[in-house]
Amino acid sequence: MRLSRMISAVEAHAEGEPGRVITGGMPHMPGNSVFEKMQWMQQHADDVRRLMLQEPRGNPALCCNVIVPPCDPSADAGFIIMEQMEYPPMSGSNAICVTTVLLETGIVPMYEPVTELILEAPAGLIKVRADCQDGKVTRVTFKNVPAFAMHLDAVIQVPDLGDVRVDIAWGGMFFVLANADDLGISLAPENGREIVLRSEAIRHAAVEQLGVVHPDNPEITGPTITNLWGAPVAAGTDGRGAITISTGPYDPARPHEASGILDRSPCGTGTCAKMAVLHAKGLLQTGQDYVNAGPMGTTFTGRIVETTQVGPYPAIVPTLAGQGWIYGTSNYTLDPSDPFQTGFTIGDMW
Ligand SMILES: O=C(O)[C@H]1NCC[C@@H]1O
Repeated sequence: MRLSRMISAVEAHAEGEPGRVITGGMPHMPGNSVFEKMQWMQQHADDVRRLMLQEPRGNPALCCNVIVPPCDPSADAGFIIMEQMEYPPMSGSNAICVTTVLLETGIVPMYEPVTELILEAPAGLIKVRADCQDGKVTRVTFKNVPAFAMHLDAVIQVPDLGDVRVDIAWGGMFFVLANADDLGISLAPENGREIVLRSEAIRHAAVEQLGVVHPDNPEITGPTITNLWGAPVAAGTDGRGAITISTGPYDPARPHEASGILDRSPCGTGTCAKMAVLHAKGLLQTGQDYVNAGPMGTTFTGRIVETTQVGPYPAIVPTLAGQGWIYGTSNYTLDPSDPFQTGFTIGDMW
C-alpha cells in the first residue's frame, strides 16, 4: 500500500446534519488567525476539501471540519469548516460536532456536569458551554458572532418566480431568507428537490441584485446560502426552516439542473440569521427563546442575549443550542496512483 495522504476523522452529526471532524493527517497551515489558516487552505490545499467531501469518501450532504491549533491564546482549539462550495466563516451544526468530538475523544478535557471552552472559528472566538453526563456531551450551547440584517423585505426579480420578497442577514454566513408560503411551497422533506431549485434561483438573483459584503471583513461576501422559512407546525417550536446548501455552480441558462442539498438540521447560522431578521422587525426580543425546526423536525434553540452594532447595522448576539452524536471513526487514505486524486461528482446525485 502506497499512501500520499492518510487522514483520520471522527464522524458526527448535529441534529441530523453530518459534520465529519478531521483530527489528523492535514498539512501544516500557516496563518496568524484561523481565518488566515482557512485562506491558506483555500489557496494551497483545496484538493483536500474536495477529496474529503466528494465521492468516494464524501457525499453531497456532508460537511467537514479540520481541527487546527488556535492562534488566539484564549482559545482551546481552532476549526476550519469545509462545505461543498465554500469555507463558511462559522457554522452552528459544525461547531456542535466539533465540540462533541473534542470532548468525547479527550482532545480537550471534559468536566461534568459542564465544560466551558473557547473555539476559534474563522469568524472569530466562540464561547461554548457543553453539558456533559457520563462521558457524553448532552447539549452544546455557544455564543455566536453577532448576527444582523442587511436587507429587510427587499423585492428581487427571480426568473420563473417573478417578484420575491426577501431578507438578507448574517448569522456567521450570509443568508437570503424568503417565506415559503409566498412561493407556494410546503417545507416537507419530500419537496426537497423543489425547495433546492427555487432556493438556488433566489440566491443567484439575490447575489446579482443585492450582493452584500461583511462590514468588518470585505473578503466575506454573499449571500451564499438560502433559508426558506415557514410558520411552526410542531408544538413547542417557534419557526421552521429549510436551508439549501449549494453543491455546484449555478447556471441561469439551466435552472432545472441547479444542485444543492437541504441542511438536515435546522441550521445554526440560519437560525441566528432568522432571529436577527425577526428582531429587526420587532418580532423577537432579547431574552426570548426561539425554537427552530429543520426539515426532519429536529430543533435548535436560539436566544438573543444582548444587542450590539456591526458597522452601521444594529445586531443581536445570539446563543444557539443543540446536540451532536458521534457515529464512527475513520481513516481515509489516498493512493498516488488513484485516478481520482480529488474525488469526483456525478450528476445523478450532485
Ligand atoms: O448549522 C449551520 O450553521 C450549518 N449547517 C450546514 C450549513 C451551515 O454551515
